[in-house]
Amino acid sequence: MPPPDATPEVAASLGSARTSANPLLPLTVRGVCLQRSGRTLLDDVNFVLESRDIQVILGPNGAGKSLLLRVLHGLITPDQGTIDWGGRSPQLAQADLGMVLQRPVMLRRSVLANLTFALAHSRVPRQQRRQRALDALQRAELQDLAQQPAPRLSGGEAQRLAILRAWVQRPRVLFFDEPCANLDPRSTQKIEHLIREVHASGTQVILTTHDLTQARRLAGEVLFIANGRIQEQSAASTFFQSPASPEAAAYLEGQLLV
Ligand SMILES: Nc1ncnc2c1ncn2[C@@H]1O[C@H](COP(=O)(O)OP(=O)(O)OP(=O)(O)O)[C@@H](O)[C@H]1O
Repeated sequence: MPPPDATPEVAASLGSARTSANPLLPLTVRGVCLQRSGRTLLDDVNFVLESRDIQVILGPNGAGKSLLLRVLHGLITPDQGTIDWGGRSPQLAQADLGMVLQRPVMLRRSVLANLTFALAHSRVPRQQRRQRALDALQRAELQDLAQQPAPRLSGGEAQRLAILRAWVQRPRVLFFDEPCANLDPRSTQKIEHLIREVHASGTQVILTTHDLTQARRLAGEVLFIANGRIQEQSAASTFFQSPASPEAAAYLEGQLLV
């Protein structure tokens, strides 16, 4: 069974455990367009995120979910439009933004050293790093693998370590790009549990998925994207009961979107 939710003290040693308002919210996206090789990949994207709920960007393969995350993070500059994180550009917000990729890249060091390296990067004093890393590993049930080389971890274990590595740096916002792609149900359950803990610690979670069942389990709010356009933004309960856009209705019925 997954461990119980983090106490505030444990969450504080792992992540942000913030109760104050998130200074990066609202996130305001206006008129974002991205073209590559003559194709429009993001097409006049407009939305405002202000809810502290878990935000899920849902849509079919190739809809533009990963590109949108990269634009929000400031890794890609759009051809048109603006992104405003509570008054800051993505570049100015970047130190408070984290990203967990679909296929994490592990440092060729031990599991523990992957975390202490991340803590050093966040300027955590040397004498605190080992204990904070061990606490984090315990939360993700990875403590028995602390001395193992990280590149030897299974896909699910590596993804849990990647989440810890991002979380210990205390981002205000953590993006998850299809974090459970190609993982089995048990690994998915453990990762979703960690994602809920990240969220409970006060870090804003913005996650992409094409998996309706995962969106139903995690989402507080849904942004539905197809063909590079946000078709709909709704509270999850509204979205799954009565989607407003024909594209979302078709997707929920299992129809292929082209
Ligand atoms: N650098 C690029 N140049 C040209 N096309 C690109 C580039 N990067 C992505 N694309 C295309 O943009 C579209 C959207 O890609 P993106 O990776 O954002 O989709 P996605 O919704 O995340 O899909 P998936 O669920 O499969 O990960 C795809 O058709 C992809 O081939």
